[in-house]
Amino acid sequence: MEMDSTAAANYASNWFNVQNVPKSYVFPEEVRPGELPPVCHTLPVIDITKSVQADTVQHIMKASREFGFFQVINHGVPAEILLDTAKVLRDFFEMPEKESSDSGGKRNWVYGGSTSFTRNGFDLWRENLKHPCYPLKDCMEHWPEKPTGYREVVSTYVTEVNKLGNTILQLISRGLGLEVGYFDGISGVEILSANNYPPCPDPSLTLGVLKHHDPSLITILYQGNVPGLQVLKDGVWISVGAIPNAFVVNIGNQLEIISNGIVRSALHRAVTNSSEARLSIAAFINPSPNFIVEPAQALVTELSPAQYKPTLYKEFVNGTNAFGPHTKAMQRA
Ligand SMILES: O=C(O)CCC(=O)C(=O)O
Ligand SMILES: [Fe+2]
Repeated sequence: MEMDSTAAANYASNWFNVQNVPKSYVFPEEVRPGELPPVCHTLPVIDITKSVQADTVQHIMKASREFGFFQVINHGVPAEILLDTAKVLRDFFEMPEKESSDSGGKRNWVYGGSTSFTRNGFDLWRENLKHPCYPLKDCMEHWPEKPTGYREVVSTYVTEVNKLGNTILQLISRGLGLEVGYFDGISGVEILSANNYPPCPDPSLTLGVLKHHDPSLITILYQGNVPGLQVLKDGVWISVGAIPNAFVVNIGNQLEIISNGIVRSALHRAVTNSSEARLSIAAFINPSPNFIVEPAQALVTELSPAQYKPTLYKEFVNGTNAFGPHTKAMQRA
């Protein structure tokens, strides 16, 4: 794709436009990804149009127990909305003024450049944009004003992903033997977090996102056509394939707790590649701040006692390092 002259000039002066990986991005040997594994073909891909069928519930449950991850296709979110959202986010990351652009001092979004995520002296090969989404009408007025159309495009995306999230949570409720409406009114897309991973001269040395669990109920991730997500399965990092128009869904810590450990929240990370920029859009579907997260009563029996203590979600948020200070503020916690 041809870049216009502003984008080309911006690219040329960027931190990632280098021949060799600068020292601060080179992770120690035990953490760096090394040789990248081939795409894993056993990670389940679930056709969700058949969501009324009992075997869809069974597929989702099996994947959630074994991997903590699955992909969904035929999910009903129009491809056009995915492409428009990815485009407006790519355009955001290409704006020279992305760090300073705001909306009259009332902005509620945070841009993080590659050196904003330094851990133990190491920098991540990514940049990130995050903002709250709930309640949507109030939040979106304080989202980025530029690029043109950002708020309209992204709010449409969030509305669609919310619907999909409800469907998936209903299927999981059914699979767990909870009432179908168990999560109604207590969950929604709270935070949207978009990552841009520029091409990297040596992906074996760098990381886009360090290994972590998501502190959500579930996370719904769109990664377009470029792979880079890895999941730890039985002690081995496996690579999640990039299926055009699919979403990757993963179980977060809070759903693992509610399920009393039946479904699991898996460690995952993002790696880079040398040929093309990768954009990923994570929608964190979280419980509301005053929801007490604990194993569902129906899942606690004499044979399977509660494995987790009850915690007010906002206290969990305040007590964990999983959220940076900005994200904590966004959580309404
Ligand atoms: O970019 C990715 O594939 C992963 C991002 C992620 O794990 C997150 O934002 O929590
Ligand atoms: Fe994650």
